[in-house]
Amino acid sequence: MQPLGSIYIEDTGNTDINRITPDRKNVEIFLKWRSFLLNILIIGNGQCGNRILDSINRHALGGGKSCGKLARFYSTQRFKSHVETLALNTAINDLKEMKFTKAKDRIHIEHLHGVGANRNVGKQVFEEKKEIIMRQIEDRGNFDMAFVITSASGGTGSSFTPLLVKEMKKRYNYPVYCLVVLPFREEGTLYLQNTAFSIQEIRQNGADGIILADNQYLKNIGGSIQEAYDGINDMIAERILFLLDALDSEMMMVTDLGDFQTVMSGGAGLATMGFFRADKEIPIKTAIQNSLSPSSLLFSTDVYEEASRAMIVIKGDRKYLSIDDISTEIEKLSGAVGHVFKGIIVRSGEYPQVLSVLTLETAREMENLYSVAVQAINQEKAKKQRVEEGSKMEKAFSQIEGMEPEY
Ligand SMILES: Nc1nc2c(ncn2[C@@H]2O[C@H](COP(=O)(O)OP(=O)(O)OP(=O)(O)O)[C@@H](O)[C@H]2O)c(=O)[nH]1
Repeated sequence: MQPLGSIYIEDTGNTDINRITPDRKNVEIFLKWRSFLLNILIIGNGQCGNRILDSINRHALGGGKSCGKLARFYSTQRFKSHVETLALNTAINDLKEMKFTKAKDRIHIEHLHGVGANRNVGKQVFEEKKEIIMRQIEDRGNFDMAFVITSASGGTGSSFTPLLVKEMKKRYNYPVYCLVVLPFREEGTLYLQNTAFSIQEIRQNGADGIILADNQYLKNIGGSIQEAYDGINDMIAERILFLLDALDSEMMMVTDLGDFQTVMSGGAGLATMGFFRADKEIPIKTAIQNSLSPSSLLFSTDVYEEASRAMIVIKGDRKYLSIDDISTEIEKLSGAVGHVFKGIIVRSGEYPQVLSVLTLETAREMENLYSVAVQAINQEKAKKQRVEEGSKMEKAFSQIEGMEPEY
């Protein structure tokens, strides 16, 4: 039960602020209730960010893959918290592609059809359109925290995100977390160099933490590239929604926004998430271990070696949640990691689900990526120099200057 003055609301896990019609009679209750809930802003930048945001909205509309395209018109979102979503893109077609995000939340920042992976152009567009963008955020009210989702490697999202973070941190005092998607390593030198610079800038510009999801690591999902993208996007959406649900739930053992902030402020400012949903009764110890295993994490890391702080949230029917077993497993993790926050949400009739949020002290895979990115930057530099010196071609062209064809 959630206290609301003298009123109590059953915490069934389906409580949905958006389903309450704030007519005159209910408006006071509505506002009071809302003041108890977290206010969360989720922004998706660029194509990758837009698609992940759309997946979050699809899940929030109750949808598996079969969730109808018209759901956004007649359904209300099942966010427990008060969540606002915002998609920003320079490419209008990417915004049109979104099926589950309302039109008012899809904002076209006009510039041709994208910035073609050029971060300098992206930064210039952001600076020119900064006030339009910030007004969109301003209009949505005040928040307890924000997530900004982007790929690290494209042009629009990777250049908008660091500047947006800087602006948000300057104007608001809530934490801003970025969820950053790393590219497939074979996507080319421009994407690699964009990744290296954008992550560095997001850190420098004051993000309160960067949650990493790595396409390269997750590509084993298989199928076509579109199926792989959809699978990765769903994995990310599932984890974000579970986290939001957990932060706004009545718990038997509590983890709250403060704990999340403490976890995210640990380590090197980088984090990742794991998730495991049991589809049958399995020991809770196994469910926790599975949430930390390579197949559940969004980024390649050995959590026992590289993690710095952790938060483990467990949800399920009381009969599956042996406190002794949970404590033994958490102690094993905290022995290696240091501090582990744990939260337990009791939901009758549900098999165990476990979310892990881990900040990283070191990240071998990021070190590897930066080495490859340095090679890519040098390769691009050498190519540019060759073109500049490549006055050979210029010389060849200049030989016919002032001449006319003779027939
Ligand atoms: N996981 C995932 N990655 C994606 C998706 N779409 C694109 N990417 C990755 O995102 C990177 C390209 O970034 P985009 O988000 O497409 O680029 P953008 O920010 O729109 O920038 P421009 O198109 O250059 O203006 C590549 O590494 C892609 O593999 C997606 O739906 N899911």
